[in-house]
Amino acid sequence: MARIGIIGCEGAMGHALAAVIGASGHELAGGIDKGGDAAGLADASEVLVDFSTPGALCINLHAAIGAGVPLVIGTTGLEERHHAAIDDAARAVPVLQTGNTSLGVTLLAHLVREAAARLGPDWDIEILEMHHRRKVDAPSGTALLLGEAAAGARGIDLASHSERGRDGHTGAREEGAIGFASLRGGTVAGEHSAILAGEEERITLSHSAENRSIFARGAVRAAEWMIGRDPGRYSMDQVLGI
Ligand SMILES: NC(=O)C1=CN([C@@H]2O[C@H](COP(=O)(O)OP(=O)(O)OC[C@H]3O[C@@H](n4cnc5c(N)ncnc54)[C@H](OP(=O)(O)O)[C@@H]3O)[C@@H](O)[C@H]2O)C=CC1
Ligand SMILES: O=C(O)C1=N[C@H](C(=O)O)C[C@H](O)C1
Repeated sequence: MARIGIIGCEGAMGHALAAVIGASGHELAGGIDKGGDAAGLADASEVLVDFSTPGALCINLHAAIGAGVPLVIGTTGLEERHHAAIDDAARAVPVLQTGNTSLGVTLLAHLVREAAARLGPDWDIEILEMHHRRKVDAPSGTALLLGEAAAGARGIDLASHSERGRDGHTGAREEGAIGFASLRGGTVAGEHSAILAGEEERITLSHSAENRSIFARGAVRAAEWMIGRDPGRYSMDQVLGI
């Protein structure tokens, strides 16, 4: 049984997480939202899980380090500076950051990597995502995770090969680019497709989240797995053993 603290506890993911913690026999150590005492929550927890906002990241990392507890970060919309802060913190405590905690997307990233590696750069890669109307970041963390998988397989840097937010007279597509498109509306929990488009044929690798419990279950699995680990930066691949 793990004592799990939730950062972003009154949010959609916070509620989904609390339900899974309750159903899985773990203990809810407590939860905070904006203005909450992250250090106090960390002291009361064996592991912290963060589904909140990028602006809270540094406080959360400090709290985890202060209490010497692992931190699972599901928050998306992170920038380079956030990743640098995570790398620093991972020297002191175990940290896992992922744009998607589900088993399905973790496996999908492997399939995208495999397809991108086997098909040459004349196969264009586009990543399409759709989420609920409340989502504030784009492209989604998952879309970026899939983009990183494709870029890694092709030995290219994602940031300098991304085509995002096309509008107007964009010119033709750059060879080797990875394109992103984001749709927002309704209550969609998460739809992602990686489309590999070649000459007269096309492969689409897709994942559909039917509800948030898949993310919550993955996050709880990660939280359990992180307790007792050495400091370092960990991935969902390691948690799930895939
Ligand atoms: N990695 C994954 O698998 C998944 C990641 N996500 C990501 O998780 C994040 C949260 O998503 P969701 O639950 O839908 O969003 P919500 O907006 O529903 O919830 C966010 C919560 O975070 C709280 N919050 C805001 N600022 C702070 C702060 N400074 N410190 C602590 N808590 C704070 C909010 O509280 P208040 O209302 O008081 O501001 C709110 O309760 C997003 O980045 C989303 O993309 C979502 C699903 C899966
Ligand atoms: O905000 C969400 O809801 C989700 N966010 C994550 C993302 O940005 O990819 C994961 C999931 O798709 C739901």
